[in-house]
Amino acid sequence: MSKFGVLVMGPAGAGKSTFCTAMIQHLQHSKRPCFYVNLDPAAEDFAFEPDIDIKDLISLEDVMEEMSLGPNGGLIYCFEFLMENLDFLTDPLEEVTEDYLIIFDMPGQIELYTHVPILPDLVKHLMRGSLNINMCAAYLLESTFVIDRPKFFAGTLSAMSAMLMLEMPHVNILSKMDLIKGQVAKRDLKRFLDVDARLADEDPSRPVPSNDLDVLPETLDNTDPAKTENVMAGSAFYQLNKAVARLIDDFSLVSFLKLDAQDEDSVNAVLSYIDDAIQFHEAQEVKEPKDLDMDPMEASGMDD
Ligand SMILES: Nc1nc2c(ncn2[C@@H]2O[C@H](COP(=O)(O)OP(=O)(O)OP(=O)(O)O)[C@@H](O)[C@H]2O)c(=O)[nH]1
Ligand SMILES: [Mg+2]
Repeated sequence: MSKFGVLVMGPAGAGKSTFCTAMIQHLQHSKRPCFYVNLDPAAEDFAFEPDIDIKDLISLEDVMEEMSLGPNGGLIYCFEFLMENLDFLTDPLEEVTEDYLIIFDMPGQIELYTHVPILPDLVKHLMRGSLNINMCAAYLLESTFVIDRPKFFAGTLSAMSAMLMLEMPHVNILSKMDLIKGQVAKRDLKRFLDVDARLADEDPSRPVPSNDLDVLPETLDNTDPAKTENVMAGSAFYQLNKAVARLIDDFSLVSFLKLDAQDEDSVNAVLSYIDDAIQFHEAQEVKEPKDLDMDPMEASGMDD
């Protein structure tokens, strides 16, 4: 028997938990069961009570206090502890049947998705171990990033890094679309959804610097806001963004879906992509006639 799940990831405040809540609401309206797993050891308020909450195993607050760690080091410690106590996840998930969508709500610390190998190990355990969950990653990036193109390309690079690291079906999502409504022309938005590297050359908010040598790296002085700002507008920064955009273009891997979590149609559209990526409906269709113990002609309504 297969199980089905989605790992909701992305930077801090990208709208992950809001998207999880919107998905749960939509699944309930569609009479589909779901199983909500909170893996953020710092999360406090939930619109829906999680079926599994990592805080019942370990809380970030306790770790920070007892181990004298900061929030990022504390989070890594919590995940290492989870990896040593995987039964905490495995035992309840064993009971989940294939008609459920298992929703994993992840924390926003970006290091978890880039260079620490914990998440690939966790994903392997969920997908390839006895649980055998068909999983898809949903990586959220806030849509307001499209207003600031270097920020957009940096965010896209982080999504790509997660895609390459996790080696699982992946859906990238521009969240909070309501916030940029009317601010970006439809034609321009299309070029962000199917990432077009030429956007880095045509940034209206940052004119192309005339002198290639106008800002050298040694001028970077984090203590002086004026100088930092200068670097962010200079030719070195421009060239860096172009190189990042080219890298993203070369991979031809990254495209985004639009999401407005307040709009159920939008949530439904994103969920359809997730269902396709994990082949959820195929498994349900195969199951139905057998499980209903019905004559196939009767089940298809062709017996009269
Ligand atoms: N306007 C708008 N605001 C949103 C949307 N989704 C989330 N937000 C807001 O963005 C903020 C962060 O949302 P969360 O869902 O907590 O984000 P998160 O990614 O889970 O945050 P962390 O778990 O702290 O990393 C909250 O104030 C939400 O109300 C959206 O679609 N539109
Ligand atoms: Mg959250």
